[in-house]
Amino acid sequence: MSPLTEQRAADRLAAMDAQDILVLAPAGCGKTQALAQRAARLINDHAVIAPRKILALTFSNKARDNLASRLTEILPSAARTRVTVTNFHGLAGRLVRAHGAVIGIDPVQPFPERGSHRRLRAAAGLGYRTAAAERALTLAKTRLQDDDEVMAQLAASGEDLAVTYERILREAQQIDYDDLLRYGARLLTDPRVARLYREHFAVVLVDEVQDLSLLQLGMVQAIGAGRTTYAGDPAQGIYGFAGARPSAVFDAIRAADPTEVRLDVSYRSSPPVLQAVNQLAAELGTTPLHCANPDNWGDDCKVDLRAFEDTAAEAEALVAAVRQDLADDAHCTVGVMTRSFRRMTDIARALDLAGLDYQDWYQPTVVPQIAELLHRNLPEALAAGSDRVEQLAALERLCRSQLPPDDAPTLDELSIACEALRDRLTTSPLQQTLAAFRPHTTSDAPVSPGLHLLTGHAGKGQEFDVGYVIGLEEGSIPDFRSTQGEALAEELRVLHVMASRARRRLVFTRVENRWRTPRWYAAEQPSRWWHLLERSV
Ligand SMILES: Nc1ncnc2c1ncn2[C@@H]1O[C@H](COP(=O)(O)OP(=O)(O)OP(=O)(O)O)[C@@H](O)[C@H]1O
Repeated sequence: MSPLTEQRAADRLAAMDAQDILVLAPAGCGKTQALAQRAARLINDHAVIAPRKILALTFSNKARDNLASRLTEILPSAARTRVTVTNFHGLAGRLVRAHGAVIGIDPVQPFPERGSHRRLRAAAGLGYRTAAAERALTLAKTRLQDDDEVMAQLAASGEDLAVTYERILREAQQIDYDDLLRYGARLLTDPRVARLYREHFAVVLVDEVQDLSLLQLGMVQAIGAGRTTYAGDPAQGIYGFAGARPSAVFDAIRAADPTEVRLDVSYRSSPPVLQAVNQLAAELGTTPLHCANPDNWGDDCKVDLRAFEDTAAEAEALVAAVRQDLADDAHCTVGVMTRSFRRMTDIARALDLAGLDYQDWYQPTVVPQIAELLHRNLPEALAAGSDRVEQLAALERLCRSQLPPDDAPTLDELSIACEALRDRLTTSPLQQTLAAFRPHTTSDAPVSPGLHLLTGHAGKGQEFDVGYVIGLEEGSIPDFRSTQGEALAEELRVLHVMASRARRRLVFTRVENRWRTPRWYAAEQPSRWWHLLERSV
């Protein structure tokens, strides 16, 4: 089928009947927007009998919030709250709670909790340099296998740490996020369960399909085959390490002969930013982007590359630059992005010393609903326990009992908040720790005005007026563990994702030297992609 390539493709997409549609577009060309517009159009034209008949699926919590916020802008409020917007873990949680018994899974078993997983992983010896074991776990758990088959595959892999982790996990009677997805996907292979969901949802919308595993795609197809709109960009596939299979996923979608819609102008970024993004796109072998409204951007739009003596000098300059950004426009959104959070340490410290407020996307955040729940239950929890650990356990128990058991995303937010409280309990009592928590902005607004610190992976689908991409040194970008083959190609895509978050201005930094340990100060090589970017300035 020939792709629709004209400018108004997005409008045509919104109006199409229920059918499989594949929207392909580079960063910032309006894929998420197009999905939200399609949902609005289906509701307004009564093409679906009720908003709840639309299932909008995304990859991460932030991607879910992003799509929810677009729906908020477009849909009348009554309809917006009834469109089912969830991520794959949310969908799997719902399936397990409702139908787990069908495949012999305990539907009331505890949902995955980040905090306890971190401890179980550490107990098994999984950590920073155990990529092969992680890979074995991902491979075993992103297939339609039961628990015995997973264990057998792990044993056959020869990765002892993976086997140990799995054993410890099961002894603790826990499941992890990959298990939850696997259970959800297995449930949808049951014709009775699949039929229920197919009848419940008339249309499925999926964002960021390049990050899907084949298991996740199978879930989508079980529910929405023949009436799914997929949106994605192969050049932004950065979750290969977590089981995503972009080319296999796109092949499988195309096998169903969807109508292809291509969007090729950027509504997000200024011409100078696009020039830098296009340098990376050329290296990736993808088509260059054009700016939708090149004359609408002011003279302050530009790209800078800056090299510093060391990370302290870099942090000092960054603090000054961000201060200026926020002084120029108090409503501006500033994203400081790194490949890994370790590279952000000096910057976070300098911001703290300078008293500059920021949202650290690495730190668990407390969404308003969870903050309210915790505060409401605090007096009872304080009375229930004799020390802070017991009090926190009581608090978590009380809050959990007041949330719907199948609301996996909110239960997850609660786990994140409780884990953050647990981390800080050694330094202050529970009530003081909770009082010091900065509430997150509403979950409908993933990026609020001000400064944000995040990794490229967390930045997926988001945008900032000003973007700083920090750490263009070999070893940081690309990461020292990913220097060849597909892993290296994925590193370039991560850089491309970070650069393409910026709207008006974009700054890349690198340092000449870095403290590798408290005593080892060593020279750094510029990232292999630094010179490429220099050409765009
Ligand atoms: N047709 C349009 N007219 C004006 N602005 C638009 C249009 N489509 C999208 N936008 C704006 O452009 C920006 C990028 O859109 P969107 O996030 O939907 O792109 P995307 O293709 O999903 O990006 P990414 O691949 O990075 O997730 C947003 O600020 C959005 O509001």
